[in-house]
Amino acid sequence: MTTGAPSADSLPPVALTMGEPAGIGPDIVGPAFDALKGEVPFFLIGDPSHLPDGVAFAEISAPSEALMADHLPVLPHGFGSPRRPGLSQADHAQHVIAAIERAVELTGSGEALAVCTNPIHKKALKDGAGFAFPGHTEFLAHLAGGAEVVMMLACDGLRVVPATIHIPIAEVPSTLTRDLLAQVIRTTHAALIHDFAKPFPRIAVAGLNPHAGEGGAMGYEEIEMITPVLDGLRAEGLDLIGPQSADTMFHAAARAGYDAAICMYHDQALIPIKTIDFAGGVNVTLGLPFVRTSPDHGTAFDIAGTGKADPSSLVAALRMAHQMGRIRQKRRT
Ligand SMILES: NC(=O)C1=CN([C@@H]2O[C@H](COP(=O)(O)OP(=O)(O)OC[C@H]3O[C@@H](n4cnc5c(N)ncnc54)[C@H](O)[C@@H]3O)[C@@H](O)[C@H]2O)C=CC1
Ligand SMILES: NCC(=O)COP(=O)(O)O
Repeated sequence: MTTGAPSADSLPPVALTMGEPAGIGPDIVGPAFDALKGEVPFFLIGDPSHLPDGVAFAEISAPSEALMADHLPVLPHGFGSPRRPGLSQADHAQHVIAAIERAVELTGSGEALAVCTNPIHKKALKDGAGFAFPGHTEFLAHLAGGAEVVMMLACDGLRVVPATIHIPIAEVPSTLTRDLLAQVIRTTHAALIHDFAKPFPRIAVAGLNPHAGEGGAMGYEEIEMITPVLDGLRAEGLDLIGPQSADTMFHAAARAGYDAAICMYHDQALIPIKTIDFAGGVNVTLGLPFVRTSPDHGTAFDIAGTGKADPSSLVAALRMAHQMGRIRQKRRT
């Protein structure tokens, strides 16, 4: 353990999970520490032996030690066997899950400010440990006692929210209910006010069908489900636009007209943001009792261990976790 400059404020550090060791998580954590040193204190929960050669790290025994670290602080969690980039190992799955649980515990105890997660490989966790969740989002909701959570992806100038997430496209229409859509919009509205400092949020809502159904000529979900929900929420005072045609709501002028876009399914939301800013996008879970962010990308097995992975999205995710954590702490005091 070496000592360095203390952090700019007295907030606890952010807890960062290693994610899937066979992915690019271990490759990007060292560069992220170098980019954020002195700005965003954080520590990694994972197996130090999985870090690439040349990454300077310091093992810590408590999160508070991360505030003074000169090198990447690691709260060790042994995985029992080496990392094989690009090849997930069944016996690692339980440790990937345990690291996430540990990060959440540390926010509960106040030792960590927020959780930032490196990408997991969903199928590897399902096969290796019977992981019963589609992703972090639903797992974290479970750890938080069944919180009603929402996935948001955010970059400079665009925030998108998929109302349905990791389900087959054929199941989208039946999964989209009035209750679900109203909950997603309400949760997003509250988060824009409290976590993103938008006191009067304006939210755009996409249709499900081409041309938002074109008055029933191309589908009825807009008339039968989406519009009644929006009308009900407008009566409560929410500022909502839509249902809009999804194909015309993401160009620059349209994006300038709202604070967040609610989309009906995963790709409707994620394609625009990953196209506009794949390097800078951040995945943030709304509705949890703690802050959780993540880079927008996945495990990228094809480049794991090659040194080609770009750490920018992780840097942005850590920065956002710290900012949101600070806002929440301020609200509490
Ligand atoms: N938060 C999480 O845990 C997430 C996990 N995933 C999981 O990741 C796995 C792979 O998903 P894919 O759809 O293939 O997406 P992916 O983001 O892992 O990869 C897509 C393409 O982008 C490239 N890429 C990704 N991140 C990069 C970076 N930082 N620098 C340079 N190039 C990068 C990859 O090399 C690949 O060519 C899946 O199991 C998926 O479920 C995907 C998204 C988020
Ligand atoms: N496509 C986004 C993604 O897979 C992130 O999921 P999660 O692990 O944050 O729930």
